[in-house]
Amino acid sequence: MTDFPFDVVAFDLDGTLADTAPDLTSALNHALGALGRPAIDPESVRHMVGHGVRALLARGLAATGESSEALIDQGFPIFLDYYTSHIADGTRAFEGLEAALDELTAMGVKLAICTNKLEGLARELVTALGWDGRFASLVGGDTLPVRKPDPAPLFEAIARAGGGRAAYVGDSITDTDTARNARIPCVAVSFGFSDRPPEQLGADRLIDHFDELVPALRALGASVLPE
Ligand SMILES: O=C(O)COP(=O)(O)O
Ligand SMILES: [Mg+2]
Repeated sequence: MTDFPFDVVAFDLDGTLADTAPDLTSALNHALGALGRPAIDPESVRHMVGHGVRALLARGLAATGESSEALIDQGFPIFLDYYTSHIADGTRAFEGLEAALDELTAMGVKLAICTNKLEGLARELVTALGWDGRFASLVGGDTLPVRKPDPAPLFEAIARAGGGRAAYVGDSITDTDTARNARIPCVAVSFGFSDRPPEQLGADRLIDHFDELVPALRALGASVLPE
């Protein structure tokens, strides 16, 4: 192990590792259409992601009329069916991500995913993006009885990746709240799906590009883990 300050770096998925908004938008609009609702523009959908499929449907329904548990129940299988077969049509890793992950892996750092996406969907997406074998663990929104911002899924993702000194990288207030609840240092990306200005997420470090990730983690390690 090098002098890198973390053994495990855990990542949120939607809006952090990958720009999933195009396919989430298509699936949401497909479900809304089936329920007689108009489509929502992709830019608005970006700010509705991060709390799981049901929350996305609830927000989509509320933006186009009434939302109810019954309508969400109706839309849920329609969304899932469509999204499963279009999971990586327009979804792309954010620029610079692969190089940053390679650099971490070369230093012996284990990579983990902690997302509120359903675990099955997250695993399919990881495979579709060619990331099989890249991540030592993946914990989704339905892996445990609780989801982010409860710290348990993050602890679980870190433990399954081998444990040790950990940091979390995310794009939303759910992620920074999760890290705070877990008392784990947090880096936020400014290019994700946050529903508020990224400076207001309360992350320990904010990055605008994945080129900045490894230096930000080093600086963070030096500030929170003094010798
Ligand atoms: O809203 C979702 O489905 C998941 O979002 P996350 O990967 O940002 O946790
Ligand atoms: Mg996210």
